[in-house]
Amino acid sequence: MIKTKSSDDKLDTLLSRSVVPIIDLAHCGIEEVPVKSVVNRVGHQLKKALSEKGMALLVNHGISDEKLKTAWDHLDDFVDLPPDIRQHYIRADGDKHGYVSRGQQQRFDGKSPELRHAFNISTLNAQNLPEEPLPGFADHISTLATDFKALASFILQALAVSLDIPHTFFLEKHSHMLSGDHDNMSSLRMLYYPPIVDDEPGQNDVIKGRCQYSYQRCLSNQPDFRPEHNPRDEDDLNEVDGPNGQLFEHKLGNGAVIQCPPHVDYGTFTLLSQDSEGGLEVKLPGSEKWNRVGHLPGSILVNCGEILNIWTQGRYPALQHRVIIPEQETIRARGRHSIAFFCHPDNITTISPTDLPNPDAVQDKACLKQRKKSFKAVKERAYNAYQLIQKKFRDTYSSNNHS
Ligand SMILES: O=C(O)CCC(=O)C(=O)O
Ligand SMILES: [Fe+2]
Repeated sequence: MIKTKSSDDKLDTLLSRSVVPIIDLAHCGIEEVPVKSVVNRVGHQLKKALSEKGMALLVNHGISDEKLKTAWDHLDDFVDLPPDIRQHYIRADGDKHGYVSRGQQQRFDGKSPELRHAFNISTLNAQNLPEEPLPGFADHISTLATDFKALASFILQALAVSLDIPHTFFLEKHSHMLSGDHDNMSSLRMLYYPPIVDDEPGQNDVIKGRCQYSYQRCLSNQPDFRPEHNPRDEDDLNEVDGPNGQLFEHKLGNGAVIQCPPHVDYGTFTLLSQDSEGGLEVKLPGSEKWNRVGHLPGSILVNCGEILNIWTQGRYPALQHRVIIPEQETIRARGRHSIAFFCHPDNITTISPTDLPNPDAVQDKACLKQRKKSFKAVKERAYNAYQLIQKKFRDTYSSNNHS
């Protein structure tokens, strides 16, 4: 695991290039009772990071890099199973738990099919995990989900510190994480984005139904905070029809492909680990420019979701993000892996911007006016967490708007 207080100048220079603030959890992120002084320190660091950038990179969080990579190996093995076996684990309609195959559902733009494979865990008591064809899968993924739940609990406590409210405020509102979608919509999602290969110039198909990528995965252990290679002009964005008009991608003028369209996450926050391919890009609050997050081996990104944005009346803005597959063929020919833990409040929790004291707004009248306006809709009708996410799905998938 990487040390942030390194005397290594080269490493320090690399880390200083990160657009994302880096926060050291001192190895107690998944402890049942984390050291209070660490929670307090992280809370204060989160306050600055989340209010200014909407995100932070967590290091020394307690989930080993090896554990994350092993989960990706399991996912590789799963996607490599014959389709008729994978079929047994497909997510049921109206359920969050289970496998979502490529093309099975719509992307966040509400009009194009998913290009990635996803395996969602929304309960720690899952019966339907592919243990039989893949011994070790269920055990590993359940342990990993438990770790992510513990890390989310740590962040929930630090968040309370950051907002100067009782430590248990958020914990109590998230007490059913991973007990199943009927109680809480939190989930661990393992993601695999298959390689993209241009068969013929001009033709931009997504191919490779089979996975032949495990050994092609880039396993670089070097931090990588290169700025993006080419300025990406959004005017160049166009849509390209795939074979039979079925799959299509969004392609940028420079040849890079948008694998996961721009969106904000719906919940309280998301914990995200991506492999060394990078690919994640974010818009910092108040900016229209896409920034490459880059890669810090072993780190986990925390980014604010819509519910935290509502709760904090915009003090912790939900982060706009997307996934880009770069134009370089050598990178595009490899698959990309990520793991996201979506932290949601319990379904019956009413989400109201008036739940939290908002000292800044009281002092700043202009700001208060603006916030009142933007949160008027939510105030007029207090939704619970379940209703909010359903409303979000409806808005996204009926109007074809990006979230
Ligand atoms: O794969 C990633 O890195 C990000 C995925 C994501 O943003 C999402 O599924 O909401
Ligand atoms: Fe996301």
